[in-house]
Amino acid sequence: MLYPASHNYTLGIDFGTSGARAVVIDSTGIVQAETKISMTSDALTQISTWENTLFSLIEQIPLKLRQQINAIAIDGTSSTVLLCNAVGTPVAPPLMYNDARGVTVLEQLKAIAPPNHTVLSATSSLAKLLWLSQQPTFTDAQYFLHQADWLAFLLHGKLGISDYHNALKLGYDVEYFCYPLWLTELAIAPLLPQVLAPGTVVATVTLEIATRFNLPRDCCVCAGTTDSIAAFLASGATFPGEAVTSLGSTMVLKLLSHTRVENNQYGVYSHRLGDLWLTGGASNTGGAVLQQFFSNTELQQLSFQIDPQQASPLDYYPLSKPGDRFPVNDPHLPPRLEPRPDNLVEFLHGLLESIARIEHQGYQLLQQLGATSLMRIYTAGGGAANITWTAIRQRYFGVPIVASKETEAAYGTALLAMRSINSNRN
Ligand SMILES: Nc1ncnc2c1ncn2[C@@H]1O[C@H](COP(=O)(O)OP(=O)(O)O)[C@@H](O)[C@H]1O
Ligand SMILES: O=C(CO)[C@H](O)[C@H](O)COP(=O)(O)O
Repeated sequence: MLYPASHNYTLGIDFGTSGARAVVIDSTGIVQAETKISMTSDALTQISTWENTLFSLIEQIPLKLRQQINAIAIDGTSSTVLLCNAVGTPVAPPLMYNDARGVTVLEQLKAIAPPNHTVLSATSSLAKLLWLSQQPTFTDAQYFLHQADWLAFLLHGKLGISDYHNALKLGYDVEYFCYPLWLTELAIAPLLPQVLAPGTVVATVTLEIATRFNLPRDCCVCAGTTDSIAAFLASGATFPGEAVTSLGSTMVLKLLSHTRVENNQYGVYSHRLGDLWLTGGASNTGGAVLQQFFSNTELQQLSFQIDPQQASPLDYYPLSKPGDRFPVNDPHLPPRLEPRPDNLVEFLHGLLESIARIEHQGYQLLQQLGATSLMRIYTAGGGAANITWTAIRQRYFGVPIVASKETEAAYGTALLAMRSINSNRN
């Protein structure tokens, strides 16, 4: 394959839990353009929305930049998956990252996968595939893909390709770079995607895409990653012991570690990042619960009235609906939002305090399980801008909490593609 030498810009696209963003960077990593489309959680479950959003994000990039894009990579929410037919048309609506219908196949899965495996969760990609395989629409299915895989297919036209970040919760073995035997022996095995290292060049954009969006004909599409790993890549964290908390709709913890840690009882798993491990877990607590009660303006105004040095006595487990994945892996865990004070400042204080407590519990757990000791926490996501919350969180941690250098996951995905193109050129 020829790698585009003369184009200066790289495009990263992020499909998160509340919308999608695109970031164009130059060869030194400076942001040249950003586009954003917010979506309701209902719209995010519509496959037509995914396609329209992807194309609108690209269309909104200034033409002058678009004509010089050398590579594109896409990240999506981890474990958001779909089945499609031989030409890539979805055969059923996608299952979102937090869809727990796989709970009905968990017992079956336990008989297949080794004990304590990451796939043994109601929301894992493999639980979803197994559940889908028992639905009537399955007969038309040829490929099982993650959100990022399918969106990239719209650009490069190749089906059945994923990356080892997205494929972790499908059961892909990131230590030995293969699907384990217990998985390849299953009847669903023919649907499993081929797995590449994140950032690997898959193909150039199709002629149709290049023409429609005025992209260079040799613009490459690279294998993607997940939204929280993209946020980690954007943060500037590089050393073992550095961590990123993504305070978006959900709260995702990622601690860079020399050692790999796995414990499915607590929803702890490790992604591969080069020669290191990105240990962590994803909780359903986070900004989505705050949004149930407050607008973003209220969050700002009420937060300023909280004294972050005083601990709130309220002990909540904030969830929008029953079920969490980490640090309590229980698809039935009930939300705990009582007692609810009349005073909104006190209520918000209790919520922010409780989420900070869950974050602290999460990092404690990772270290107890053997991850490299925590040295510094970068913060990404909508909650990162809340300085009151940072001060509350700081009370729990003896290490500095700093804002990520770049908070957009799309920026991390652009970096992933840029590094891949650069290493291919050298
Ligand atoms: N000032 C704030 N304090 C705390 N949380 C906030 C604040 N502003 C926005 N948020 C939360 O940030 C979330 C959106 O963050 P974002 O990173 O855009 O989300 P996503 O994970 O969906 O991509 C919302 O759920 C919202 O509740
Ligand atoms: O909660 C999420 C949705 O925003 C995250 O995508 C997620 O589950 C984190 O997964 P991973 O560690 O595989 O990136």
